[in-house]
Amino acid sequence: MIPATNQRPPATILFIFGGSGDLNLRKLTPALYNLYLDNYLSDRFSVVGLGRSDYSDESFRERLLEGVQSFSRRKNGPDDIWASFSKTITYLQMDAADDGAYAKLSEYVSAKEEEWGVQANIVFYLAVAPQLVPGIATNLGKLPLCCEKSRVRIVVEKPFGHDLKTAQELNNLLGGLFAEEQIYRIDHYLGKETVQNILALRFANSLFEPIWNRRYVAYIQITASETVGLEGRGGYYEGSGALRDMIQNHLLQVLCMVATEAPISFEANEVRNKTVDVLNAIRRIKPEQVNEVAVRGQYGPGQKDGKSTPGYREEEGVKPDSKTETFAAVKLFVDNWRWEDVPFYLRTGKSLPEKATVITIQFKPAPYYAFPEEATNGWQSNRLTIGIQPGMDIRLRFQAKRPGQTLAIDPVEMVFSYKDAYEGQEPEAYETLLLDVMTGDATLFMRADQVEAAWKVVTPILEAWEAETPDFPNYEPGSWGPEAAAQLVEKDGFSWMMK
Ligand SMILES: NC(=O)C1=CN([C@@H]2O[C@H](COP(=O)(O)OP(=O)(O)OC[C@H]3O[C@@H](n4cnc5c(N)ncnc54)[C@H](OP(=O)(O)O)[C@@H]3O)[C@@H](O)[C@H]2O)C=CC1
Ligand SMILES: O=C1O[C@H](COP(=O)(O)O)[C@@H](O)[C@H](O)[C@H]1O
Repeated sequence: MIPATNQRPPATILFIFGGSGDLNLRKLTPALYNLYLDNYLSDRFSVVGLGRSDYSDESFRERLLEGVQSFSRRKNGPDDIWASFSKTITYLQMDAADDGAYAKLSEYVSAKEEEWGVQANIVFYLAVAPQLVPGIATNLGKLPLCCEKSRVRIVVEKPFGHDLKTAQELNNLLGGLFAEEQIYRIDHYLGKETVQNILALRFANSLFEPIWNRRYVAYIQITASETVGLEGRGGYYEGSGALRDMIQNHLLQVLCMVATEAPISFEANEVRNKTVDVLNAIRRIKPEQVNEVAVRGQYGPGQKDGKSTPGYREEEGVKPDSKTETFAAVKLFVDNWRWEDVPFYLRTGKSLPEKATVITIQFKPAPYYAFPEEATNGWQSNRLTIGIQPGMDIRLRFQAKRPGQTLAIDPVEMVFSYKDAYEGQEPEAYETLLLDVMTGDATLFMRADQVEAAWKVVTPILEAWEAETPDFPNYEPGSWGPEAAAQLVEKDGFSWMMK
């Protein structure tokens, strides 16, 4: 988390494997640039992008400047700021499969430390496809400097493994090479301001917690919908799908924030202990229940914004008979005293009508209603909606009497909007998380057991889906997914909520 005071990290060398890739272009360099603008980086900071592509330092910086101009929340900082920031960036051409090349990293560290006259913290950021992670980690683990636990960290991007087995194997491998406190398993949803604010809303107020349980809550929904299709990421997504790409990590972590018991401190392991308890309490889905509680979909060809748009199977890097789901919805229960029998509905998908991530906490109806039935607008009146993005807000919906001589009761809303309440822009998730890595705060990162517990939740669904051939494609681009997704909540008497 961003420190309360402008506490800057010590001298740092950040190596980004996948420096020439999309994540660095869109997210990592823009985040570092914003940290630099806000004076959060050390005066002794150096970032080294690695990849097989052929760049000079200069051409690499030019490419990253394009990324900043397209994707940074602040695109137009003064030119001299970019000029001074970009001096921290270098490029090292290297094939990660070349075991002999890793000595160059130690040489770079020694040279920098000599130039600076101080010892630096070293961060290895693995922004590469999951299959490259074991090889890179093994080679890094052999570098003598990686034994220096207090100053060397490794960041591993999601998805962490492909399933429970490969995640366990990766955890074992990393555990043999690094101490747990050196390993940062990143899930960028935990770096989002609005996700972090769930803990503040719940545990810095006395107002909500007394009603945040099965006695008052009817159901909880978490939707992360995207309008985009694949955007050239077919090679990665085809081997992943919506359940692995979004639900196993981002949405389950959001669920943990909503459902967790109060931590007694914000020390990293205390928060992680509490959230892993939630994952472990999620009711195991039996194979024969999968079709009742999980829905998958894949968009076909169609019209979006008045234009023809290809179906998933026509996208680059996708098999013509692909079984990969681009939409997933699940119904889960958290078996504990607080949440027994409260359904948690999670859904996510590509090519949906809106880009939005929203949490809905629907409260039960008032126990007795003295008002005439015709005076009111239904029972779903008390609802708390937490807008994660793009609308960053919290909406409390309650019943009010409409002014006038007839008795009419309608739902109204009290709205807290970040935009109205705070001046300036909020930091992007990767700004927060990169700063946390540099300052050594692992609170917002996954521990080995959390990742494995999250895989256990989705494993029965993955296995059942693997064993069956779905009837794909089954939803129109620009729609809210397959019909079965609506039925998942409607059969319980509810409907999907976005506001
Ligand atoms: N893109 C995004 O918005 C997000 C991505 N992520 C995660 O980040 C990771 C990277 O994704 P993304 O950046 O999109 O992928 P890209 O395909 O754009 O980038 C892959 C990178 O890996 C490098 N690479 C591949 N093979 C080698 C090799 N043998 N040696 C050295 N470098 C190699 C490529 O460099 P080169 O070709 O030059 O060798 C390239 O820089 C994935 O795990 C993804 O899930 C997570 C959240 C969002
Ligand atoms: O990790 C991922 O997240 C993005 C969505 O992130 P958001 O911050 O824009 O909500 C998703 O598009 C991508 O498929 C997935 O890999």
